[in-house]
Amino acid sequence: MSDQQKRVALVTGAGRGIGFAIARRLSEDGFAVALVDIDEKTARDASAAIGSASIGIQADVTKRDEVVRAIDTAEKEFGGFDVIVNNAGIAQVQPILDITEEEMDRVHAVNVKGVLWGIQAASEKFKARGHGGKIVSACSIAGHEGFAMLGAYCSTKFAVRALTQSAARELAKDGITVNAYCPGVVGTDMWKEIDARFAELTGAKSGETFDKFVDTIALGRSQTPEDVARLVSYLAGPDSDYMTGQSILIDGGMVYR
Ligand SMILES: NC(=O)C1=CN([C@@H]2O[C@H](COP(=O)(O)OP(=O)(O)OC[C@H]3O[C@@H](n4cnc5c(N)ncnc54)[C@H](O)[C@@H]3O)[C@@H](O)[C@H]2O)C=CC1
Ligand SMILES: CC(=O)C(C)=O
Repeated sequence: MSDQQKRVALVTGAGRGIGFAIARRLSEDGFAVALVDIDEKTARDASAAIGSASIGIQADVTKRDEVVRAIDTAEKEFGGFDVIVNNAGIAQVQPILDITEEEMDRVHAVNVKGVLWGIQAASEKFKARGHGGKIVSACSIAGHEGFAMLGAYCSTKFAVRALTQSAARELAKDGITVNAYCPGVVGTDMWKEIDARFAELTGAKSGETFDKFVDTIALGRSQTPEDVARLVSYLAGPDSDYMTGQSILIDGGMVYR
């Protein structure tokens, strides 16, 4: 199949961690993949690691026009646009009484507005192309349960569930499905940052907070980015065609809803 005939997926925050694993898995599934990251070199290096039928694009998901530009670039490069994965996100660890307006705005700008701009820009493109499409966004266990010290972050992930449900209801008539994946404890750079911040705030030893969270997982191990990518492969592919508005927990048995 030539690059022009492949289905096209765009993944945000794809320079590393879960986003990179998703981009690699979608490439293995036969998609041409656009890897978007705020850091240009990271995006380009990640694309080079995937190889042919991929492109690295610098864009900041907090800026609607940059998300639109990234989608336009992917469509121009590959001649189509079928799936967006709104994966980019940042963590925020702070006691609830100490969260500042600036910190609240920063984490909501990436984790909530970034998802909203992705939903809007992708839907406009799907409608203009006259076919449906799939929108898949990063939620979390933190979108199903409020964790201590993670109040601002959890509020963003609850918001992603709300956006997913509302968008699913509004966009179904256009053949667009909207779902989200909710990982548990994935050993990425994000968790290194969370663990270090807990250590700073509580005096916990390095690795202690991560281990405490992992101790509550029924399957007894932390998650790999590839564990998450397998679910996203399903949500981005035809087997999930009759599913919309769902935020699916994939956490090894940690949070039960
Ligand atoms: N690591 C974990 O245990 C969990 C992660 N998640 C969610 O999964 C998603 C990915 O997480 P990780 O891979 O662990 O994070 P990570 O921090 O390892 O990677 C995030 C990537 O997003 C990029 N990024 C950050 N801000 C951006 C922006 N404004 N525009 C474009 N790109 C931006 C970063 O440069 C980085 O490459 C996030 O939405 C996170 O909230 C959800 C549950 C658990
Ligand atoms: C990173 C994350 O989503 C947590 C701690 O639930």
